[in-house]
Amino acid sequence: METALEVKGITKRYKSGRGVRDIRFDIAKGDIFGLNGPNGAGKTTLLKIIIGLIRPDHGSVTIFGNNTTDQFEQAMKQVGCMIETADSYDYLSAYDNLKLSARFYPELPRTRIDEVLEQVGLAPYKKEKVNGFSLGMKQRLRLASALLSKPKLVILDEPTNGLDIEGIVNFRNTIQQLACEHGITFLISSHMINELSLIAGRIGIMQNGQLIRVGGVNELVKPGITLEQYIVSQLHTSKEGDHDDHRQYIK
Ligand SMILES: Nc1ncnc2c1ncn2[C@@H]1O[C@H](COP(=O)(O)OP(=O)(O)OP(=O)(O)O)[C@@H](O)[C@H]1O
Repeated sequence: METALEVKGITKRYKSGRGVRDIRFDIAKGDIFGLNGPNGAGKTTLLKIIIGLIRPDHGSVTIFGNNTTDQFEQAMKQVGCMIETADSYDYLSAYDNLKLSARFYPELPRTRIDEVLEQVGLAPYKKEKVNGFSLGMKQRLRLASALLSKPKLVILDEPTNGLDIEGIVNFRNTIQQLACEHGITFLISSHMINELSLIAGRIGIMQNGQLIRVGGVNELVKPGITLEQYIVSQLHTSKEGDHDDHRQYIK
């Protein structure tokens, strides 16, 4: 099975002493990988390192065989991302917002904008101004923008934050469809573990800058306890001693 993303020994220490430490995991092509952990665990830092917004102190990131240190452009050609709220232009239509994003990819055919609008379910609203959009629709528009360049790996940071139930379900269905029908690999960070477990094949749990568990959803959930209960118990176990001693990787 082809590897979409390989993260090896990534460490980044901010001046505050916080950051991430010795993170390693990989994602197979076509998988949906969920990254979970409490506030401040280091999820956003890790995602920013993967897409080259933050330079790590140590370690390497390889995307479809391209190392982001030596082959940054090649690696990034495969990636689409939604990290931090990049606001859309409210007074423009969904279509015109995407036309602006498409300027970064001069080789894309014009038809690509309609394709991504279709993929995220915004085609019927393409001429409507974004200021009338719900938060869920704005998130879909951001996803459409991330999909423009036909990425093979899509990285989403807290994509369902602030969405209502319907927005969450719609967003989840869209991701699943994109993974199934287009073979897109996803790395999704979210606080909402139950939400992640419905969509992800594998999950990584971060705490205090470390990846304390990685495993398939079915491996992590034990009989009689929910994934939520399992994670809370792991966070407690991991807090009790030196994280290096307690870290386990479930293959
Ligand atoms: N630029 C920075 N300088 C110093 N410390 C930082 C910086 N960015 C993040 N941190 C700290 O690093 C730690 C990890 O932050 P990060 O934003 O990666 O966590 P997170 O898991 O994404 O949290 P959240 O779920 O709240 O978004 C936190 O303690 C945070 O305060």
